[in-house]
Amino acid sequence: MNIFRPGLIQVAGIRSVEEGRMVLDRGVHLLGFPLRLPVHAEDVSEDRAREIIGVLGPSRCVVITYEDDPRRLKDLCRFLNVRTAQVHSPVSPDVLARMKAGGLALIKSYVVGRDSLPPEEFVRAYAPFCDAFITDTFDPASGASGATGRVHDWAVSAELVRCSPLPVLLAGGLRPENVRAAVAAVAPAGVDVHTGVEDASGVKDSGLVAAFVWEARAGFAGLAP
Ligand SMILES: O=C(O)c1ccccc1N[C@@H]1O[C@H](COP(=O)(O)O)[C@@H](O)[C@H]1O
Repeated sequence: MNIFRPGLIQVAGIRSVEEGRMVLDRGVHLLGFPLRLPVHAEDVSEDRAREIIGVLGPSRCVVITYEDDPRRLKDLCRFLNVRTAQVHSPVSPDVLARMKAGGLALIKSYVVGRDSLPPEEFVRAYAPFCDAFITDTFDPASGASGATGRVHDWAVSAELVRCSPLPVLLAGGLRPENVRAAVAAVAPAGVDVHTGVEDASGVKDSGLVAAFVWEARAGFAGLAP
């Protein structure tokens, strides 16, 4: 099954089985589990993530990580029983190739404001060694390149979409209020959100998730076939 289907919606930062079920029931396709993060505290431990994934089923779960060692990434995915990893670290194409050789499906991030290669060169260098790209936002104040709650210049993401032979997901500061416009501006294959569907205590809000899915779908429906 190709999990990178057009109109893909991913929600990151799942903290419990109940939260994961609620998010899937609202029409989300993939659940992201951010682990091994130098900047953020993790939402759950690796043991807890493994338990949640074990109940929800690994086929809809993605590990999101700054892990930059191919062997350790493979071991982490084996421990969690997932086969898709979102690689958020600024690894070289050679390292990504070694990660890919481990048999994983890989989503490589292009972090606007952090990654210095222009989109076209980035795509040329990395596309042979991954299955999809995701664009996200760098926050220079915290050093975070994910879960920042901040948008970036969507023109950069749109450029990456134009030159990529692979599906591109858009992330960074998406919310129910802006995801339709973001999809129209960038024409990505999918969208990904973390903080934009949470309440003030960091728990996923079912109303916000439902509104996000509704608005994202409206955005995808408006794209040219
Ligand atoms: O989700 C995280 O915690 C995370 C941590 C470190 C790197 C990437 C991470 N996830 C990605 O960040 C986006 C966007 O977050 P937000 O919507 O701006 O809050 C999220 O969807 C993940 O793909």
